[in-house]
Formats: sequence, structure tokens, C-alpha cells
Amino acid sequence: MLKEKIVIVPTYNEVENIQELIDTVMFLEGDFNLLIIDDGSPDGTAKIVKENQKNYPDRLFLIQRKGKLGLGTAYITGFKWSIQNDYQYIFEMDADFSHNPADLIRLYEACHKDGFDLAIGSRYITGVNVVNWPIGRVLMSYFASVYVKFITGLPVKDATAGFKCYKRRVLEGMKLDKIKFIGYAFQIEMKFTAWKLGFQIKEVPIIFTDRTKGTSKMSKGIFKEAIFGVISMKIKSIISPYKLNQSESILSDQPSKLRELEQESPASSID
Ligand SMILES: Nc1nc2c(ncn2[C@@H]2O[C@H](COP(=O)(O)OP(=O)(O)O[C@H]3O[C@H](CO)[C@@H](O)[C@H](O)[C@@H]3O)[C@@H](O)[C@H]2O)c(=O)[nH]1
Repeated sequence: MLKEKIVIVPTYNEVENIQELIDTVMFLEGDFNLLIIDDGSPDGTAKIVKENQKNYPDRLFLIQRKGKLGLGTAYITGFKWSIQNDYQYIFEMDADFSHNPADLIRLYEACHKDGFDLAIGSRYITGVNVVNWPIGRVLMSYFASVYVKFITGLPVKDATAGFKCYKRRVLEGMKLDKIKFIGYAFQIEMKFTAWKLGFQIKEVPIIFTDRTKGTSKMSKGIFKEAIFGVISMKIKSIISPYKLNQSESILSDQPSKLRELEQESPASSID
């Protein structure tokens, strides 16, 4: 199996969605592989992933962490694993079908055919393409993007979007260990860092449909982190401008780097 595309999906209590998600991604045209980062979901999400691995031993992967450590650190763990395993196109996607897996193909094409470094599935290119979110959540999300643009200048209409395709070099070019946010502010920080490093970004219009199964993990803490985080990110970028990661590759020395990764996340196991 060609190690070209890997879709990273963080999960916390997604037992009602995970089986359908695996089936959908595995049957999608284009050979997308799937990496689930589960944070010890008490509802048994990881158990279902493990059962499915028997059918897709070379395409479905699972990293289990011992507790709920946040969306941001889950993705950073997944990015490092994906680089380590030589993937070229690395995707972020939610587990709950708010992102339509069929749109993975459009994100891939924006990078592969059109040559962009980072493709973002965007809700706010033409109006507001969000279905079934309460009006308060839509307004918060929309104005979060306006706020981010006002403070930082980031030329992206959907700053908190969590549906993306990165070319490998974007993630290699970042100092992933310096990414500091763990909630949805992580999504802003990743885009801001890619933009500051000069990568080419394309927003691809998508329709975001609220989950019909399970619950959102949005909290007041996550909201606060985003509000204050944007200001601190902007100040940090003035004090010490972003620079490309100059080490040959963050994972060039594989055995020793693997050891480092294991030491960093002693509470995780990879299947
Ligand atoms: N491993 C792990 N996964 C997590 C955690 N918190 C959330 N997740 C997983 O991350 C995905 C998104 O979480 P939701 O809680 O469903 O997000 P949302 O409220 O629908 O938020 C959406 O909108 C945000 C703001 O626009 C986006 O930033 C976000 O990515 C997402 O698209 C889901 O697959 C969920 O299981 C965590 O601490 N650990």
C-alpha cells in the first residue's frame, strides 16, 4: 500500500461514530489511510478500532493515550507519527461526520493538483455554510475568525477550521514541539504558523454539518484559550519571528527520535 495519504482523527467518546467513519474512509476512492488518536475514551471507542484493524492491518492505525490530553497534542502526536512513517499528505478530520469524508478528495486535489501547501475545508468562503449548529455557536465561530484576522492579519476566512490537508513539508518546516495550544486555538496556531513560514494556503468551500451522534467537547476553557491565545501568538510573532525548522528532518535520526517520542509520551501506545 502506497504511504501517500493519512487521515488523522482524534477521538474522545466517539463510539457512536467510529465504525461508520472507518467504513466510510476505507471505502473512499483514493486509498486514504486512517490514524485514530484515542484519549482513553471510557465508552470503548478504541476497542472498536482494534477490532477493525484485523480487516485493515496496513491501513488503519491506532495510538492510545491514557487520558484526555486535548485535541492539539493528539494532532501533534499524529503529525510526528505520520512523518516518521513517510506519509506525503497528512489530513486532519473530526470523527463525528461534521466534516464530510468525501471532501478529503477535494482537499487532496488542492494540494496535489493545484500545488498548495495547506488546504483548509472552509465554512465561510461564501456566506455561512454551517448546518444545524445553534445560532450562538455559529456566531461565535464566525466572529472568532473575524477576530483572528483583525488581531493577526491571517488571510483565512475560517481560522478555527479543523478539516485540512498538509503537505508533509509544512509539518516538517514547523517546530512542532513549539506549538503550544491544546484546544481549538491549536487550529488557529497551526494556520498562523504555516502562513508566517510562507506556505501557500488555499481555502476549499465545505458544508459543515453538526454531529447527529455523540456530543461536542467544546468548553469555556477552550474558548478562553482561543481569545487570549490569539493575542499572545501575535505578540510572540513580533518578538521572535517564525523561522523554518532548520534541522534536516525532525525525524531524520529515526531510532533515536523514536526513543525521544516514546519518552515524551510515556502514556501512549501504538498499534
Ligand atoms: N484524542 C482527543 N480527541 C478529542 C479531544 N477533544 C475533542 N476530540 C475529538 O476532536 C474532534 C472534534 O471535537 P468536537 O468536540 O466534536 O468539536 P466541535 O465542537 O464540533 O468543534 C468543531 O469546531 C471547532 C471550531 O470551529 C473546530 O476547531 C473543531 O476542529 C471542530 O471542527 C472529535 O473527533 C472529538 O472526538 C481530546 O481531548 N482528545
